[in-house]
Amino acid sequence: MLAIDVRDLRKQFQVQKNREGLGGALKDLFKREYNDITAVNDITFQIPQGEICGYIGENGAGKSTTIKMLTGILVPTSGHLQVNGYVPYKEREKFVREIGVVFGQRSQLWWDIGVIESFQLLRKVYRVPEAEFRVRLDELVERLHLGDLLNRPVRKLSLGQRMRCELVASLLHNPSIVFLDEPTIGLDIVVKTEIREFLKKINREHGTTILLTTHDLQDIEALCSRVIMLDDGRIIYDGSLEELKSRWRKGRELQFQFGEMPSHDVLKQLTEGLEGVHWTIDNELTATMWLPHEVNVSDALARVVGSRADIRDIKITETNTDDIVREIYQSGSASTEATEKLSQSSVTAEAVNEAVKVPVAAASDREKEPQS
Ligand SMILES: Nc1ncnc2c1ncn2[C@@H]1O[C@H](COP(=O)(O)OP(=O)(O)OP(=O)(O)O)[C@@H](O)[C@H]1O
Repeated sequence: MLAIDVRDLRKQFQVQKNREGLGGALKDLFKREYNDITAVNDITFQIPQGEICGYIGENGAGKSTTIKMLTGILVPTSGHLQVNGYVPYKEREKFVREIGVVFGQRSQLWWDIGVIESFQLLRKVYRVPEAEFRVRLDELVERLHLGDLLNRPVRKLSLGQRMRCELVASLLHNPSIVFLDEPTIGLDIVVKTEIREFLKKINREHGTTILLTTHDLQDIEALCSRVIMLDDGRIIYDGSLEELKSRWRKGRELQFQFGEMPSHDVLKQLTEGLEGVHWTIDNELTATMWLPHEVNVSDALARVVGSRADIRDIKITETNTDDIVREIYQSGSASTEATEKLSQSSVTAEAVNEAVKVPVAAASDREKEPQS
């Protein structure tokens, strides 16, 4: 059975138009006019059990709306949707016991009571037997180092501490699917890394399926075997991040700083036979080799290092994922190649040598099933 099965899923919102001025306001009172906004526009994707999938897109692309439909908070306008075999908005009671949700910008914990009391309340909501709850809680508390925090009220926790508690809250009932909507937003790199490692382990050990929305592409690089990219409510890419990068990047640059500069002709001779490689002289001591992706960096590098040229420093300029993704967002399509964007990473010469609660929290968003 698929963890998530989405076909031609659409969500439209009706937004009231506000006419200008007092006259407009009076007209609005008697005759309201609406605009239709298509937040999710006939998307189709399937996620098998145990996969970690990144769901990315610019602000307003439709990510949260999709997650809200997948978790049963919003009712789709049209299309087919099944999560763990359930239609989320129809079979909420049973369904929510199998999913965990973290909305990075919204808490599912009770603000004024101790963390452990929130967990106990969730245990009752999810109907987890006490003994099972204890075992699971102990494991999660140890992994996320929450021991000292359990008796503190949530409002007294830092963002990083609260986010670790949110993760525990979403996993207390051992859900088979977890939806994470920007779980690392605003966190420092230490907490981000800790959360990424934790999610990897949970996925590996329990086979938990994870759908993750984030603006931090390092979350995607660290965790996701697959990425779905959304633009204006439509899927513009569905595949691996590696494939996306290799499809969009064109080449790399190796910048050499020499103690004594070889001539342009000597440099050209060094890389003779490596197709597509060419040199530019940057200044009296620096030259840059450009090489297409088909050429192996170590082959090209070995030619120069092996020449006994007096190399003082080397910089490898790699295609940067953020640049690639930004460019795709700007063009609105992942199917055409972009102009190569590069950002620099420096390498020294030496180195070269070497929830049920969620619907409660989001009650204001929840929709009623449409009446037929
Ligand atoms: N309840 C709503 N009523 C009307 N329009 C909405 C509603 N919720 C979302 N939208 C609109 O739907 C579109 C998609 O919004 P959504 O929140 O899903 O985007 P997102 O990709 O999650 O963005 P972000 O990265 O900023 O969180 C936006 O144009 C937004 O204004």
